[in-house]
Amino acid sequence: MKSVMRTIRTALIQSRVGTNRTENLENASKLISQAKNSGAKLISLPECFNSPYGTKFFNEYAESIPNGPTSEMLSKAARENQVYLVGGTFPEIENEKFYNTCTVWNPEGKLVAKYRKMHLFDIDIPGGITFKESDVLFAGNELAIFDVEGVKVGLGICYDLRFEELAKLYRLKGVEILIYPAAFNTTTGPMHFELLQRSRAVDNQVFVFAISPARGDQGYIAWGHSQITSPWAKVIAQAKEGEEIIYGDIDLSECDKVRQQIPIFHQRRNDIYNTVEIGAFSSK
Ligand SMILES: NC(=O)CCC(=O)C(=O)O
Repeated sequence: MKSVMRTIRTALIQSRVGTNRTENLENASKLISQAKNSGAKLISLPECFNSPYGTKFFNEYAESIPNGPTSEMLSKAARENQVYLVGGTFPEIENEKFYNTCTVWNPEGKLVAKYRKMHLFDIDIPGGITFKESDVLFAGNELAIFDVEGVKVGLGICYDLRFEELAKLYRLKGVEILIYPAAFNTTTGPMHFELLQRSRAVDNQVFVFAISPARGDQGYIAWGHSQITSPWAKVIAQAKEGEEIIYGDIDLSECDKVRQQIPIFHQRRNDIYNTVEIGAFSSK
């Protein structure tokens, strides 16, 4: 079967994040326009792009969605630049509960998807990093998929990258791009960040984008290294540590090709190891 070329120019914005919310929003807004002026149609921001990342900050920076300064900036930026905008994440408050939430805005500025981090980042590595999101946050329970010109895009957030089952559920629902706003750290990042993205890409034959904040020098130190990975697990673009925008011209026909050439989704022995209840989902 001949596959038809389907391309999207994407930009991942590895923005610098400080303690001043207004400055964080203005900086993100400026970088979104810059990415649009370079031709990007699908633009993504990092995890916790409006505040420093840390349990002590979630309460102070939390906003309700869509009525808050961060949602308003994202909606306006998507509309004025005529782009699909994955608004990184920011702390959300609803009914006195906090979530780490990703919002997506279409070129009319409408909210088209909302995803709450499903696997909270609770780890303890002596001499490395200890973090417990569940001290403050509640976990989300729902997948979120949106459409960019006929292409299905699924959302996860950072620690969610470690959970193959979530990515597989998205693939079984027809997703071709997985986007993870993600603030990995300097203990796990060097060994795991690229590896996990390439793993999710090759396991599920999808593009994977992961978007980190730029590395700061105080509090939680983000690893940086935002990345675009192809369904062949090829690293198409990778940032360094500082503020940077990376671009990729994504050809979705690569998903078609690899799925035809290596048809693992038809060869899986679900009679022996059905790790995901596929009967409930339609497979592409
Ligand atoms: N923000 C996060 O969820 C960090 C995840 C992380 O660093 C990891 O090692 O996993």
